[in-house]
Amino acid sequence: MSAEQISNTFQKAMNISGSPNAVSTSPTQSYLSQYFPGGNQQKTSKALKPFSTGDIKILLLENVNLTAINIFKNQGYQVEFYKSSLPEDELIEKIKDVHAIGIRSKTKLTEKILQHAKNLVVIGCFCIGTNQVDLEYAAKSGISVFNSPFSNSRSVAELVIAEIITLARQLGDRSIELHTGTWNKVSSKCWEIRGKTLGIVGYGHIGSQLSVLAEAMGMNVIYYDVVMIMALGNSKQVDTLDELLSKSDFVTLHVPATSETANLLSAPQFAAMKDGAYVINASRGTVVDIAALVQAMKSGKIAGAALDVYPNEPAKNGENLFNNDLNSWAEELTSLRNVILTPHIGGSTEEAQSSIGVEVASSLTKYINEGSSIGAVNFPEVSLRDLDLDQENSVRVLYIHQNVPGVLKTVNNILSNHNIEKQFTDSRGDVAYLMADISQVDLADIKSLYEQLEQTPYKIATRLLY
Ligand SMILES: NC(=O)C1=CN([C@@H]2O[C@H](COP(=O)(O)OP(=O)(O)OC[C@H]3O[C@@H](n4cnc5c(N)ncnc54)[C@H](O)[C@@H]3O)[C@@H](O)[C@H]2O)C=CC1
Ligand SMILES: O=C(O)CCC(=O)C(=O)O
Repeated sequence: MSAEQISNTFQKAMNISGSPNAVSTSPTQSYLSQYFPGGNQQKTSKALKPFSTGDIKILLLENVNLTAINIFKNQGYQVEFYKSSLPEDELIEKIKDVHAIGIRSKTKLTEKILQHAKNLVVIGCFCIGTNQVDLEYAAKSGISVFNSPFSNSRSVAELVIAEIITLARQLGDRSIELHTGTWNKVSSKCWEIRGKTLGIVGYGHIGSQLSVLAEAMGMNVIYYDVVMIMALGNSKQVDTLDELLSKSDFVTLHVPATSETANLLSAPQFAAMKDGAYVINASRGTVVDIAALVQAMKSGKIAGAALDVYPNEPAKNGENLFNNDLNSWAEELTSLRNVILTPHIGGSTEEAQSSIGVEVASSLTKYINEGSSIGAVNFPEVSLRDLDLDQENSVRVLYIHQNVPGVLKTVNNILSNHNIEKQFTDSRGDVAYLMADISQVDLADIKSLYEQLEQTPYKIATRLLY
């Protein structure tokens, strides 16, 4: 897909005009204009460049979409791209000198790996989940992390709708049978989904989108969430997980991987479900105790399951990778009837991936070039309005520090020989982030400013853009 086609797709999706004279205040419109030259909006702000211009190196793993590669290349960054994730030792070597890394769900960025990332400024998760990154360690090291909070939500919701019907009609089994020559025309224990109850655990972006689709198919929807959330359509929030389990014909999970959601469905929860109910998990592999699910299916309590995610997943595509060496119950699970197993493809559609590519690459570029951390998942969210084109002797100071008293006094003392045009600071936990635009700065001053800021106590990282 060309940049122009993607731009058009976005304009359609956002319902904005692509005509040459159109005026839009949509952020999507403005970032598209910035990254795809020839767009319809004049950019009048000054383009900022990182302190060491032209040296930005980006490592992209796990087949991150071409839309992202194009955005980075248009910026002049050096891009190294891999289709799969990398083994730990290779990743440690590669991460040593890059400024940004783009991953999806497979690459684990642990403290051990991040310790080697001496130049890393920003991590882009080209997906929703961020549990694969040690977010706290990253923040304490001055590395901000961005994700794509909803670009693949619809794709997951549509997959789940397909799975509900597939399970209710035992389509997986019928298809496997016919592929091996067996004609098995049966209606016993095959159901319509109309009038059945769907229980959604986690009513966020995906859960709520699914709710609307399921009601359109004639299902009754109930949901359980740890926070009160407005019900869409005729759906109803229930007070406890047990209530949801006891009332649902289909239970589907859309919660993040946290310590609270680990084994959220295990033997007691399967026992609390209706006889012959179905289980769907497209959230994270840790959320369902799969060994317990296998037992519940063997006993006939659970009539079918669709799983897209697993506690351990192969790092790359290939044959014979899903086996007992990876997960001890793999062979028992694959031998069961009416079990749909997919290789973590909930968000794997052309639409979702190209949209995620634009969204996350844009966040990373904005953070690298302008310092804006709006949308970061582990970091104080700070931004300043653009510098004007005529502000020639201005420098943008980006200063990440430990959140302790007295730091601003020290920093402003260092900046005090210049005019502070604007300044904004915020903190999140132990980490604080200050952005300031200062004017009347000679090029010769930049190095000295940088060195003084670097020498301050409580400093985590300093960048100067000009
Ligand atoms: N299979 C795939 O390819 C994909 C999987 N995912 C997974 O789906 C998860 C959910 O995605 P979104 O809907 O976008 O997240 P979201 O953050 O919009 O919604 C999650 C909801 O779960 C609720 N929640 C958290 N802990 C809970 C608990 N213990 N019990 C009940 N509710 C709880 C939250 O309050 C929130 O409303 C992601 O965290 C990700 O792990 C996301 C995209 C693709
Ligand atoms: O598509 C991927 O690689 C991961 C999708 C996912 O699980 C997410 O967005 O959290």
